[in-house]
Amino acid sequence: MLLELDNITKNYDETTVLRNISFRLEPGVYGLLGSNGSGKTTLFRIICGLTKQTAGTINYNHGDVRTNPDAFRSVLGFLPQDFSYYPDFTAMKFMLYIAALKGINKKFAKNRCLELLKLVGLEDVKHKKIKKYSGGMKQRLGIAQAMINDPEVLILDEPTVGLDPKERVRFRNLISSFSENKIVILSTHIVSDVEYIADEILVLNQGKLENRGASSELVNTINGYVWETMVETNQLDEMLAKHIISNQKHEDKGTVLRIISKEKPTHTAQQVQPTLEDLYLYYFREDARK
Ligand SMILES: Nc1ncnc2c1ncn2[C@@H]1O[C@H](COP(=O)(O)OP(=O)(O)OP(=O)(O)O)[C@@H](O)[C@H]1O
Repeated sequence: MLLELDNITKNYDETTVLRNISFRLEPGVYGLLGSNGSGKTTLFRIICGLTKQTAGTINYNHGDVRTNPDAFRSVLGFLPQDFSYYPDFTAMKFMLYIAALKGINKKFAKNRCLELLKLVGLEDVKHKKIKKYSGGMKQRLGIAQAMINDPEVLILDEPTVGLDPKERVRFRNLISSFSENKIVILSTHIVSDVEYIADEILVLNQGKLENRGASSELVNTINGYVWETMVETNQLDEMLAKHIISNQKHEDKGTVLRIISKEKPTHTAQQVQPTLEDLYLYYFREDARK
């Protein structure tokens, strides 16, 4: 299994929202990390054939996906950001409906739907109407429907939006359990979602693929840029305006700031070990200041 993007570019009128995106993905879990508007949804929609790229090609197992879009669609699973469902349907009815849309044999479909609802932990509530589900339950149903055709490539656009911490953990375990021998790409702007489950992180910044690597490799690229320093209350505003601050902790003697800066921000600042959260702020500094 090999998904290759070669120089994917997307323009909307005069605006370029994706610029020469190229990467090769083999089976594994990939986290597409980017702030709002960085182009994650557009990239996913292009991979799924729902939006047309302005330039560039997508190959799956060395064949251009445009040559035989139906064949590629049959190995693709997608959870869109705005996953829509019929509120009065039960989960089981909805799954059977999706199976029918995908042309899955009726006899086979029932077992497949049951198996998936069990996998995402909705077996006991499969006959409950979706409008009565919590946000997390709906997201899990979204994941189940994306997997109905046992996809080789699974694309999840912001799958953890609206999930509480317990559901996030459950989601991570779910992804790990079915990611074997699949290409799973999930987008998020929540660092901790990808830190633990993604084999690799792709950083998308204003339509450009800024970096790619394992979490620890990426974090190493900002070694020496993260500092902790104590400042007095009257210095605080100036420091906040001047630097990217990833944390502040108020103590009796002043405020301890965690600062991301290539230069030592104060005489007394001490270098500390960077985290993926720091890296995110380093890339998306302008967004972080907003
Ligand atoms: N149909 C469209 N016409 C014009 N501009 C668009 C269209 N769709 C997206 N854009 C623009 O493309 C850019 C990337 O949007 P996209 O939704 O892909 O980003 P994103 O990273 O998924 O953001 P978010 O995290 O907020 O969902 C944005 O500036 C957006 O306004």
